[in-house]
Amino acid sequence: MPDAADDILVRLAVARRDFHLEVDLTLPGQGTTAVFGPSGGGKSTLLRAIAGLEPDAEGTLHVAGQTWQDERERLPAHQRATGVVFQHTALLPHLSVDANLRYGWRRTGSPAHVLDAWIQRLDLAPLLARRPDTLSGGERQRVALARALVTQPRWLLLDEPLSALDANRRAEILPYIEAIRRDAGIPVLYVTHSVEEVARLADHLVLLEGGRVTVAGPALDVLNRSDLPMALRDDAGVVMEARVEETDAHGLLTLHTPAGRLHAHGMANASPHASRHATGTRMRVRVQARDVSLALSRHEDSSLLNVLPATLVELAELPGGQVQARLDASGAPLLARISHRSVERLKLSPGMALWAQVKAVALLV
Ligand SMILES: Nc1ncnc2c1ncn2[C@@H]1O[C@H](COP(=O)(O)OP(=O)(O)OP(=O)(O)O)[C@@H](O)[C@H]1O
Repeated sequence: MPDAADDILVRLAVARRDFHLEVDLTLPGQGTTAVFGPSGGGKSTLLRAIAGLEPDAEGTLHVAGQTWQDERERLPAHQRATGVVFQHTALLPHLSVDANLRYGWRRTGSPAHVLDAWIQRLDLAPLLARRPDTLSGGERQRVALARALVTQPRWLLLDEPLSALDANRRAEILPYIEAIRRDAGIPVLYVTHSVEEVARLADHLVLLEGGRVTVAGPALDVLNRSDLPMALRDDAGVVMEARVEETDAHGLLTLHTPAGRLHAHGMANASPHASRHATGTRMRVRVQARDVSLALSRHEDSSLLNVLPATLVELAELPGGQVQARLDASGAPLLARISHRSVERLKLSPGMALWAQVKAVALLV
């Protein structure tokens, strides 16, 4: 747990004609805090208020032992040591990648090794001479991330940095964001509407709806709660910490998880960060409820590689004739989404011992 002295205090309000943001949060001064919630909930407004980009924001903001805002003073955006990356971050179009990076870096006076380190970590060396309009969307975002980081910010603020990218590009850039989370040594605020990104990146999670925080806490605890609207979404699931035990020649990973041993397929990824599948690597694995089926006995004659013993805890009716089964798999929570007919056919009831089955190809890590 972070030292309380590092904590970030965010007590901010923004009043617009049709929308009021009112947030009172104490956030850990390290790791990634994801801000998640429905469209229009105020996620971007909160990030902008923190960055000093909402002129009407009132309240108090204490970051890394500094007061950025209180009733007496309000630092302008350029005096708040933030690195900000938006969905569409504007790079200076007439400058090369190298000159774009040096532009902000020079003004903050941060040392040359910081610039070099981020160029290397984000694999930007081959792009340095290029102009922004010749870059792909993913490359542009990598440059935007580096440009924010070379200024040595005290807080990295990312506003849906991947949402303009297609799934392949997102998969390519996510390992870089994981590396930033690991190596930057500063807190990251990550605004997103993607459960996938929250599951992969967040240490802490804030749910924001209608301008109010509905839940805040450790990411895995919040993600695995069954009483939140997230648990009813089509992509509901659980997230587990996992460790790679081995990888076979076909890219099938064996993962050690609290629910038992799981096999999963590593996403084809040509980036140098493919080493995230190396033996011993820790990662999160997300098991979606719709990828889990239930059986009364263990089938040895099926293609299913993942068969976990589990106890049925609860059955919840969902709209559309589906049922969500909450399971306990060796102490770890698991969800299965099945049809009502299956509940009747298998005569499922809480307390039953079952086998939870998950296709390995459904688990992309
Ligand atoms: N510049 C603005 N002027 C007036 N209203 C605004 C402005 N920007 C946002 N809003 C409104 O403030 C509310 C919160 O918007 P905000 O962009 O913070 O939500 P969000 O949670 O980030 O949504 P999304 O996920 O769609 O990006 C919305 O009702 C939005 O229409």
